[in-house]
Amino acid sequence: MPVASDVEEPTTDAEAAGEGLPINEVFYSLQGEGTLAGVPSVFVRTSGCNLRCWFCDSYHTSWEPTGAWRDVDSILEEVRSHEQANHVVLTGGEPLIHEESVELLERLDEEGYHATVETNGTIYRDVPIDLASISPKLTSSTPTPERDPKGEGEWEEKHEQNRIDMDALSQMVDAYETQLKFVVTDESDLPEITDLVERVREATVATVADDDVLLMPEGMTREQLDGTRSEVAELAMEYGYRYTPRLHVDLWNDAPGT
Ligand SMILES: C[S@@+](CC[C@H](N)C(=O)[O-])C[C@H]1O[C@@H](n2cnc3c(N)ncnc32)[C@H](O)[C@@H]1O
Ligand SMILES: Nc1nc2[nH]cc(C(=O)O)c2c(=O)[nH]1
Ligand code: SF4
Ligand SMILES: [Mg+2]
Repeated sequence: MPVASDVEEPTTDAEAAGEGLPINEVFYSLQGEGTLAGVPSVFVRTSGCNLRCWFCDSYHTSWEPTGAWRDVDSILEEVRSHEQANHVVLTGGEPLIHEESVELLERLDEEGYHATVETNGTIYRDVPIDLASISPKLTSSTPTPERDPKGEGEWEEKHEQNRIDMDALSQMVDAYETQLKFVVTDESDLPEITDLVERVREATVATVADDDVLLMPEGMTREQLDGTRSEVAELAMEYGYRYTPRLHVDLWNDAPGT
């Protein structure tokens, strides 16, 4: 395994040659979120993100991006080594900031894998994706000075400006089978969700059904979810949207590689 490095600094031959992806981790688990929850899947987590949600549960891909540059062949080899799995989840960080994610997704498609991409919906790329698991970011995700896990709100403005790109979002919804998976902190998020869903419906030809809209409780640990999941479940019933658990957190809490 190559030595972990900051993804901003070229350190390996693969990166110097403009090849490969900064990989934070590859692991085998059950899909914990969304319509495929419970499905055995290999997770490929890229490092680096164009946003900075204060609650990001993958701190070492966003606030402190770390990883090792790996070429697509070596990633595929590790994916194949989990012989039971025919589902792959490409996540991050934001996987679609990386050009080489296209190559990885094309190769996965050629090999017959079902590929889910976990994305914040701000970048559209024309690639083979079986399920676009889009998690558009709400106002409540913005790292204000009081909520910034690292500094004093240096990312607030940039995050706020970039968190929604209606063109990218609607292109993605029109191109792929989609779920819109919102992280809900409390009931004050709901008017913004209904408004955004309506705007997506107006901007697309695809049908976005209420059960393509998923409410996911905010929380990286069981303890934090204890404070959000019941309220979010009630909100899903009230609004007619779908609730998604965070099955991996329920099963393994915040253990690494799950
Ligand atoms: C770490 S993100 C990576 C993919 C992409 N950047 C995104 O945000 O969709 C993976 C998923 O975890 C969700 N997530 C991150 N932190 C969370 C938290 N504290 N509670 C609930 N969901 C969270 C994101 O909204 C997203 O659906
Ligand atoms: N088990 C498990 N399921 C997940 N679904 C989406 C995840 C992600 O971080 O994108 C994730 C994750 O980190 N673990
Ligand atoms: S967009 Fe995703 S990876 Fe980026 S900071 Fe937000 S939750 Fe983390
Ligand atoms: Mg996760």
